[in-house]
Amino acid sequence: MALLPPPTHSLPPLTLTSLNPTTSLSSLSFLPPFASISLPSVRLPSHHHLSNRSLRFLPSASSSFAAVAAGAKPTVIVAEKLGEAGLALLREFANVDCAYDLSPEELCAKISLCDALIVRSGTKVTRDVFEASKGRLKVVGRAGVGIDNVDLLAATESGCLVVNAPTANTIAAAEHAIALLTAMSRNVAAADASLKAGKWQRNKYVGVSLVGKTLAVMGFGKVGSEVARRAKGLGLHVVAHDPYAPVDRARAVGVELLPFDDAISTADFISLHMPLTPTTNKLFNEETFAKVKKGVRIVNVARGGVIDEEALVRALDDGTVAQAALDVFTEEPPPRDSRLVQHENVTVTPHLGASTMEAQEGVAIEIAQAVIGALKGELAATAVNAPMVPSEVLSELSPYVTLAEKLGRLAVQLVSGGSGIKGVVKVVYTSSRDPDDLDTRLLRAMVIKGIVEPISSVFVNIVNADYVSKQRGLRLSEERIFLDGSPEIPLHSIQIHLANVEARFASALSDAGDIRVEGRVKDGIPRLTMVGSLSVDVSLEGNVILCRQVDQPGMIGRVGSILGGKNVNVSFMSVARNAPRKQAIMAIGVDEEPEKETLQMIGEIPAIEEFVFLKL
Ligand SMILES: NC(=O)C1=CN([C@@H]2O[C@H](COP(=O)(O)OP(=O)(O)OC[C@H]3O[C@@H](n4cnc5c(N)ncnc54)[C@H](O)[C@@H]3O)[C@@H](O)[C@H]2O)C=CC1
Ligand SMILES: O=C(O)C(=O)COP(=O)(O)O
Repeated sequence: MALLPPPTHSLPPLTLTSLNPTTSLSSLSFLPPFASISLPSVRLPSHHHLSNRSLRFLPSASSSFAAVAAGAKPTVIVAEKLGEAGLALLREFANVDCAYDLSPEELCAKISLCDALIVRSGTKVTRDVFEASKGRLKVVGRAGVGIDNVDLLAATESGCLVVNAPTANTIAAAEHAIALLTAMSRNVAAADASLKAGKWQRNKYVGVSLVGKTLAVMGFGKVGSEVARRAKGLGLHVVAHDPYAPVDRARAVGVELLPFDDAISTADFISLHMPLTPTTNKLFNEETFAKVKKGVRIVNVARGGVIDEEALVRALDDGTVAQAALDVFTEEPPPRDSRLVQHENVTVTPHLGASTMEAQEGVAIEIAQAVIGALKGELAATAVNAPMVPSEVLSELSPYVTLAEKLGRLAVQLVSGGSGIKGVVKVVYTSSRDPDDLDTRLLRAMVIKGIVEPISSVFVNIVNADYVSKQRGLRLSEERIFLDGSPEIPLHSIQIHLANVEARFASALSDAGDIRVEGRVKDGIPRLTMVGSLSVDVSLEGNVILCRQVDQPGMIGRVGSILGGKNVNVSFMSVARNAPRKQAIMAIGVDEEPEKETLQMIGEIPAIEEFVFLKL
């Protein structure tokens, strides 16, 4: 019999820094055996030209964020027992309120006073919780894997980031599945209870052997694959079913991936390791039990809801299922008189899969780091309801993130009536990169943020950008134009086109009749490079005045002296014209917002045909 190889890594887990720095997050699903990897949250690089605001994906303008920025501590509620090391990290950064065993009402009553909430599987974070938080709750940290106890849609709608700790308890859960598998097959729990009750029942507790039998691992993810490795070491023949698992990963472990029916009908043992989702809810039911090998033994360390528990009781009663070992239940804790829990062929534990000293320390650190990072506005690598953007992508796209938001803000302010945009927003990226090497999700989110925030009270971040745009009927289309050039630079330009809108500044219309603005990053600084069909060149910092004028000597001086006279500092000025002494566009960057009369004085200069003041 093959022996289980010794662990190649000891806990606490490896961190990303010990991997090749170019390792992408997706490649981390192919981990070496026994490696347990905790990903630190992604720290965004600080660039001198970037305002902090532009890099923060959480609503920086909210009062508590202002408090964080001003050095005041945010408040974190820890609603379930968390390892000391994690609590210590949290306390360095936040006021930590360990409020265990809150009723749903008590949680709702407290939640509007906190910025983050940390839970395990025992707390239901419902829509009521998000509504009661009145927008203050910015992060929910799930100190573990399964996020089926968090209403993700409600979180996303309220712009609240949900992060989990997906790796630190993998080994613990896999070990518990093996513990249940072996304990069940040798009747350990029942024999123990019998002996303690003064009996000596050697004939009653004859078990079944594992060696040479077939185990079907249902869900070949992190836990499932670790279970498979260990089971092979026990001499089991292991097959797996997982519609999304790469064949290579299964092959690397020496496991055959099978269709669902084939896996369950050939197995002597079935171990469940898929998440609870609408698709997996009661996946094991009357119909599926009818297809299993008679006398199969089932282990569930995933989620109780994956099994129709009443159907399982019937299958146990009629011998279809010989034994079950369950760590998880549809309702936790299950009712005292649960027939399933009380069944003599069932071994139970009270959701202990993740409960080892080592896993709990690891999970606590992993979630504390993710929550702290998220509260600082960093994009957590373990975000559940936001796209995971690898750190190297974030770092190179950061000036373009600012550019995308500012172009969005400019574009929407060019629409007359201040009513926003009803039609399609087209974002055109010009790049020499292969589309697969240019992740624009972040840029799209920032364009939406730029477009929506100036005309609403909604805070937009990467979590809720797509949701908000959908809600507002904003249709965003993205187009990429390939430009021959160096793929070293991720993007040459970003253009925003707004079709079917009236412009407050007619010169912003392109020949096609769309409002069009274009920007580029030059020397790391986002700049406005085109308005309508005229080229300009002004840094996208502070605010911008755009004037269309008849090109003639002295215009720059006249506008400059009006602004100077009113103590408005000009940061940049650029003039673009089609031909000398014809129409020209002057773009003026100003640090302060000029007063109304100052703008009026500019508008009254006879050569100025139209002008607009745009806040960035
Ligand atoms: N009892 C406990 O204390 C613990 C329970 N868990 C639970 O174990 C489960 C697995 O956790 P991980 O392996 O970390 O997650 P994972 O995300 O790494 O793996 C889940 C796998 O299930 C697969 N899957 C999804 N739908 C499926 C379907 N319909 N049929 C078959 N496979 C499907 C996915 O493709 C994925 O490969 C989760 O539900 C988690 O909550 C995890 C840790 C501790
Ligand atoms: O991580 C998971 O999915 C678990 O089920 C562990 O749950 P727990 O944190 O122990 O309540």
